[in-house]
Parts: sequence; structure tokens; C-alpha cells
Amino acid sequence: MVPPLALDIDGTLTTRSDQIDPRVFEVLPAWEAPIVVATGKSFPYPVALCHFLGIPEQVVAENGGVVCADGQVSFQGDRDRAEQAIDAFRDRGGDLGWDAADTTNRWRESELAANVDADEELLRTVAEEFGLEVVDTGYAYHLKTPGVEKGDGLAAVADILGLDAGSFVAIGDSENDVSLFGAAGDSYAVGNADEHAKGAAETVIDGEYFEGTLGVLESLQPAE
Ligand SMILES: O=C(O)COP(=O)(O)O
Ligand SMILES: [Mg+2]
Repeated sequence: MVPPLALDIDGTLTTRSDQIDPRVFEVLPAWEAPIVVATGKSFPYPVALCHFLGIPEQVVAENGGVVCADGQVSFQGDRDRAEQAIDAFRDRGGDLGWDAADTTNRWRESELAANVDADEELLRTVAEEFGLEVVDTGYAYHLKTPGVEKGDGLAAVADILGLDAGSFVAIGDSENDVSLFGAAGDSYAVGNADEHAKGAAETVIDGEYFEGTLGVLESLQPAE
């Protein structure tokens, strides 16, 4: 039997050019154990991914700020405080780096994210003043409440599903996956992962992006 999976999106299910690898649509719907999509992206993105994969909406979004399973949703973190911090960031000349629609933050419930081109030093200064932290995923800077983590989100989903988080295999690529690796029983960092993820993973693989993830998933299949 294959194990349940906790899968990051960006850098893990994607290609080098940020697209969902089309093979995700073959492999994940056929996986014969629960899948939790655990991401820093805001809630609608992993829900939409599950929807279009045709798999249950078992989701950890916003780095643990939003948890959804079995039709229940719960929230952690303090978006109001993140907004106050971003007001201060803007007062000092900072810019989140998004366009007017800001689809990155528009539906975000528990934190706020800045473009990787934003002023990291200023963002970190403001975060500290407001008792928040900055997590760099390589895709965005997340201004978040300390202690809200993907790993706790996985534990919460596992609990709802009546599973042990330790039975999950986690695959990820960045700093925001460290807690996920800690909560899961086994963990893999893809070859494109940052040093935090590589340092925390049980196994670091050579394969990059979904090519690497696919190799892990194939290795988890029982021998014929
Ligand atoms: O939202 C991000 O910055 C990265 O998303 P991820 O956690 O799916 O890689
Ligand atoms: Mg990632």
C-alpha cells in the first residue's frame, strides 16, 4: 500500500517555469491513499487544484493559516496585524510588488505576501516591530504569525482524517516545508530545494521540480 502524501505546490508539483507539471493530473488522482496539498499560496489555489484533480479538498494553505478537510475549515494567524505591518512598510516606502488586482493577497486570510522583488530588509525590520516573521519560499516573502506552520496544519488534517501525521510522506522545496518535514514520518526535498528544506529533509533527491517528485512517488509504489 502506498503512504498518504503531504505535497507542497510551488517548486514541487511545478516545472522550472512555474506551471503545474501535466503529469500531476495523471499521478495524483490515481494515488491510492490520502493526499494533503500543503502550500504557502492562499486558500483558493490549493482548493482549485484539488477540484480540478478530482481529489478531496484536503488542504493546508497560507503556511498553516488555513486548514481544510472533511468539509471543515479553520484559521490560524493574525491578518490584521500583518496589514498594520504592511501599512508601516508602505509608510517607509515599501511596495509589496503586486499589481492593482493583487490576486496573491486578495483572498488571503491569515498573513500577507510580498513579491520577491520587494525590499526584504525593510520587510524584516517591520515584521520584527509587529511581532511577525518573514518566510522566504523563493516564490514570495510571507509576513506571518510565528508558530503558524504547515506542519501543524498537516497534524490537524491528519487528525480530522483519523490518520497519524507520522504515516505521511512529505515532499517540498523550501523554508516553509521544514515544519511539514518534521510532522510527517518521512520527507524528501527536491533537488531545487533551498538549504533550509535540504537540511530538514530525511532525503534530498537529485531530481528537480515535479520530475524529482515523480521519482519519489514511483519509488513509493510497492514492487510488482
Ligand atoms: O506561496 C508561496 O510562496 C510558495 O508556495 P508553496 O508553499 O506551494 O511552495
Ligand atoms: Mg514550495
